[in-house]
Amino acid sequence: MNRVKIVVAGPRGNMGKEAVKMVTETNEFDLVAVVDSKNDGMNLSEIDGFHGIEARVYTDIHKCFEELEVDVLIDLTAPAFGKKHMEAAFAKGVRPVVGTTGFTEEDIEELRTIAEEKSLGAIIAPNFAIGAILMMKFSQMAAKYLADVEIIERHHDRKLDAPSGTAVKTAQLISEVRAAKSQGHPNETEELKGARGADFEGMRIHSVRLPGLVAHQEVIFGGVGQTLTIRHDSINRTSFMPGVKLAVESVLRIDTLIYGLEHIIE
Ligand SMILES: NC(=O)C1=CN([C@@H]2O[C@H](COP(=O)(O)OP(=O)(O)OC[C@H]3O[C@@H](n4cnc5c(N)ncnc54)[C@H](OP(=O)(O)O)[C@@H]3O)[C@@H](O)[C@H]2O)C=CC1
Ligand SMILES: O=C(O)C1=N[C@H](C(=O)O)C[C@H](O)C1
Repeated sequence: MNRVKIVVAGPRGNMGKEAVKMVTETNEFDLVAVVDSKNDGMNLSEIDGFHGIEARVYTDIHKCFEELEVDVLIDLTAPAFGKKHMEAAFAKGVRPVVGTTGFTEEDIEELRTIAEEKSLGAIIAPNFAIGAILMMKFSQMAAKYLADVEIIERHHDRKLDAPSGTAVKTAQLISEVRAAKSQGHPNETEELKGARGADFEGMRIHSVRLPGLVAHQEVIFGGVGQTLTIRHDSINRTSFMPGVKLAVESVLRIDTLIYGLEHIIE
């Protein structure tokens, strides 16, 4: 089998650094370039923390795909860029594996249409950690029996988007089995705006941002005389890398867009 030619976008970020390491440590993968917000034209090996890792740095993703032969883009950048980077990849026949969060349902549908028109695989995974996928699946299972549910997600304070992509995906999976339902007292009021969190079909989502945190989520169900809490913690970013690797291998074998790693793991 030919080695998979990979570009990582966002290499200096928390996730990008781990992805560069995973790609360079995987025998079947070749890191052919990185797309960064700065350092155009440099070699990655010249940048702190990447000593000995040879890859050209581009700031223009279009130029990168113009000049190089690329199989897969791993995008770990910021909500404002994920969609643009996917469109740039599709335009050049590159298959995107995207961990960047902040996509709307409309974005995903638009991107799925492009992927299918071009018969290109694409994966958007709001969370690559196997434990987080299980947390979401178990939550969906529990919601069949306990329809009152609130999500509390906790992240580091450098995170740009709220709620997290994982919290949104969890709410979407739950809504597949739970009829929309307004929770709490019918006459409740918020004395401070936002006190009851974001409203997803009546489910409440609360976002905590603090230094010291990595990525954590609790899904709390309430029933008569009981509660059930399903919790996942990513203690560091290595937790996401087996999922990124699996997504790169899988994206080569599909010709549509898959949203959520649960569709690959099953
Ligand atoms: N799916 C999953 O399992 C996970 C997803 N995420 C998501 O991944 C994304 C990145 O997270 P994280 O690594 O913590 O964030 P960081 O802020 O640590 O890293 C983002 C990196 O992307 C760079 N960047 C920003 N814009 C561009 C651009 N246009 N082209 C190239 N590089 C760019 C930033 O550079 P600069 O600082 O110079 O702007 C930075 O180095 C977020 O959307 C986050 O929600 C995070 C963890 C797990
Ligand atoms: O920004 C992060 O850190 C994370 N982002 C993803 C999300 O928005 O769900 C995945 C994980 O929670 C870490």
